[in-house]
Amino acid sequence: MSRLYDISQLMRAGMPVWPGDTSFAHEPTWVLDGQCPVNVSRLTLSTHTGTHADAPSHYAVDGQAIEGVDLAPYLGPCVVLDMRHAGPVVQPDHLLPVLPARVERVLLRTWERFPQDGWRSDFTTIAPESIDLLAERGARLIGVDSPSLDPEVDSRLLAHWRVHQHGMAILEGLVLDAVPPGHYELIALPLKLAGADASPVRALLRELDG
Ligand SMILES: Nc1ccccc1C(=O)C[C@H](N)C(=O)O
Ligand SMILES: [Zn+2]
Ligand SMILES: [Zn+2]
Repeated sequence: MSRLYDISQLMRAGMPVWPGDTSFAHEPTWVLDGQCPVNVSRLTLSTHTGTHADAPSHYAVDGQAIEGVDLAPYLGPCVVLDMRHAGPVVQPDHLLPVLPARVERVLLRTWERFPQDGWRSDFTTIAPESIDLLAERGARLIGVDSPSLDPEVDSRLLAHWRVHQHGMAILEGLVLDAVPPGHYELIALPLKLAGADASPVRALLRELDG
């Protein structure tokens, strides 16, 4: 059987979230004991918790919510590229030497080590021109190991809008530390949440045969 890489964050109390956004909580509602036959619990979380897919409605007033997005981009052939040398912004010049002529899905690794223990504002972002380049090569999805394509302090969301223009999908907060650059099958479906602007995903990469 081909190897599976789990590229999802562990969802747990205290996990890093966007500054000001809802902290993750998981509390018991019923506890299995002599009186009660089951454990049941309640989740409190932001739609952008951990490894997640953005819906267009996250940033576009008339954008589609997550339950309506095409699922095809979240499943299928994918290339993982090492962008650890890119500095603050991934520019086309960083991609050109390693980007295949045709791609369907592109995941970019930027962290040396994914920051599990706390929020980092100094994450690497993606230039809108880099989104154009990926779209020209055929990409239907871009995935990053940072919490956003755009800088934390920039409200223009230029890279998000460029993705939207090209009809691409977005994954954020991937954990790519253990994944060698190369070709894989991506599996990372959003939940069917009515009206939601994003959804957590369980993101996997499957090694290709041969
Ligand atoms: N959770 C948030 C709370 C407030 C403001 C932004 C966010 C984001 O997550 C934005 C980010 N642009 C994201 O790419 O999805
Ligand atoms: Zn998001
Ligand atoms: Zn986003």
